[in-house]
Amino acid sequence: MENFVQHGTKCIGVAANYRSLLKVLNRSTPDVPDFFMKPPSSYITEGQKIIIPKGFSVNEEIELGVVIGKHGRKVSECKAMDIVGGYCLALDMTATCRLGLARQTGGSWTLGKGFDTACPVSKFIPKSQIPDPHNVELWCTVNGVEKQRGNTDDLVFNIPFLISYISEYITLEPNDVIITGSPPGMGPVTKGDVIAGGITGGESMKFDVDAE
Ligand SMILES: O=C([O-])CC(=O)C(=O)O
Ligand SMILES: [Mg+2]
Repeated sequence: MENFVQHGTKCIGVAANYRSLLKVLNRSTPDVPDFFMKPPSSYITEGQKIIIPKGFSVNEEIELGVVIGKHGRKVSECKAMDIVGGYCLALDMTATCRLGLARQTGGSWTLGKGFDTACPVSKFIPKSQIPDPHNVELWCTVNGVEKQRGNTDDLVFNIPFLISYISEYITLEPNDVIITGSPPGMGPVTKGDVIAGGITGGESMKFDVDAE
């Protein structure tokens, strides 16, 4: 799991999973979570640049990633934390131009969420460093200016629920990552920007933005 990116496994994202974000979007709380997938080819690690595809508009979203440690199929909520191997920070880079279109037409989120470099991640965070994953404060700055701050105590669907729900339908495998959703404040980034994100008092990461 320390090398989860190199293993090239799937990344499953949860859409609109912060109560504070739903409030900003003026949306009611959903009954079930909504997911999308990012391909393994979208991962980058520190030292690599986020590259905005030609003509795309892209937002940053800071999220807590859950790195799966054990095979899981139809995992109950009470056993869900047993298959968690650790955590990471992730930027769910989102091509708003494509996502807006997908929402209008009912089309797929694949390009909006899955273009190359759309999933910058931190190094692996051992499970022991986050004893309570539902009380983790996340922050994100762009060029040193704070854009996002949120706490995972604000998640609509918590980690055991997400693992149980996803694994009912999709087998979870070691090194898979579930990115748990973004707090509000995300906005467009452009070439030359520097995005930093972290956990208050813990791990942090930094990525330069470039464009095609
Ligand atoms: O980009 C979106 O619309 C949904 C999403 O990933 C999030 O809320 O984290
Ligand atoms: Mg997201």
